[in-house]
Amino acid sequence: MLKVEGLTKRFQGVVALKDYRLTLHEGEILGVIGPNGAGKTTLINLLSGFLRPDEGSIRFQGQDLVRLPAHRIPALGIARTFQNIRLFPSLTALENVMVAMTVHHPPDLASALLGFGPGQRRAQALREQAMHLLEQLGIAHLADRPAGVLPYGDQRRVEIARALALKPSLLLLDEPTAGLHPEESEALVEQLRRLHREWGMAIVMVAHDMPVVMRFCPRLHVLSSGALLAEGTPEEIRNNPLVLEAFLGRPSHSGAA
Ligand SMILES: Nc1ncnc2c1ncn2[C@@H]1O[C@H](COP(=O)(O)OP(=O)(O)OP(=O)(O)O)[C@@H](O)[C@H]1O
Repeated sequence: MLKVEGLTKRFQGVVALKDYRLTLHEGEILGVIGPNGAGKTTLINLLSGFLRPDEGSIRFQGQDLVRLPAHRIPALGIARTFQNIRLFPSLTALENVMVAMTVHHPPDLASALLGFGPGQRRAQALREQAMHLLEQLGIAHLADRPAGVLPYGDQRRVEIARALALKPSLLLLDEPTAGLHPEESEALVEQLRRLHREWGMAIVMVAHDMPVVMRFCPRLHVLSSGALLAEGTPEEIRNNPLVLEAFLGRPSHSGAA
C-alpha cells in the first residue's frame, strides 16, 4: 500500500532524512526507532504531507503523495498523531473527534456537527460514531470534558480517537506513549493492539520506548543521523552491533554494556 523510495529532506545544512526507503503492506505494523535527531518525526511529517521532501517518492495506494496538496492526504486514509499533542483544548473530547470526521463530509454537515444548519440527523449518527471511538479507547466518560483539562494519557487517547475518525488505512503514531507511566503505556498499547485487530489498518509507530516498540511491532526500522541503519524483527535489531553502537554512541565491541 505504501512505497517510499529515495526520500530525502534537508533543513538548511542538516540532512534530516537521506535516501530512505520503505515498502509497507496492508495491515502491517512497522516500528521506527533511533536516537534523538535521527529523523523519525521528519519521516512522519513527510508521510503525512506536513513536509515536502527535497528528493524521493511516496506512493500510497498507487497515488503519488508528493504531488498532492497536503490537505488532500487525510481524505485518502492517512491519519497521524503528534509527538507534542495537538488537540483543540477548549473543545470537548467528543468535539475534537467530530471535527476530524468533517474531512469525509461536506460543509453543511460540518456546520451541523457543530450545532447548526441542515444535516442534523446525519450529524447525530456521526456523534454516535465519535462516541463509539471514545468508548473503544476507554474514555467515553470524558466525552464532554474540554480536551485541554484532561490528564496527559487521556489527551493521547483523544488524539488517537481523532486519528481513527478519519477511518485510516494507514495510521502514523509519533511517540504515542511519550510522557506516560509504564502501566499507562501498557494499557494504551493493549488498546492499539485491539484496534488493529478490529480495523486492520497499517501502522507506522515512531517511539523511544523500547519495551513498547519491541512488543507491538513485528518489524523495525532503525534510523541514525537520517539514514536507515538497520531493519528486521525486534530480535534481530536487539542483537545488531550497529544498532547498539548507534544507541550507546560507542562501538559494541568495546566491551561496554
Ligand atoms: N523544522 C526544522 N528546521 C530545522 N531543522 C529541523 C527541523 N525539523 C527537524 N530538524 C532537524 O532534523 C534532524 C532530525 O529531526 P527529527 O525531529 O526528525 O528527529 P527525531 O528522530 O524525531 O528526534 P527526537 O527523537 O528527538 O524527536 C535534527 O537534526 C533536527 O534538529
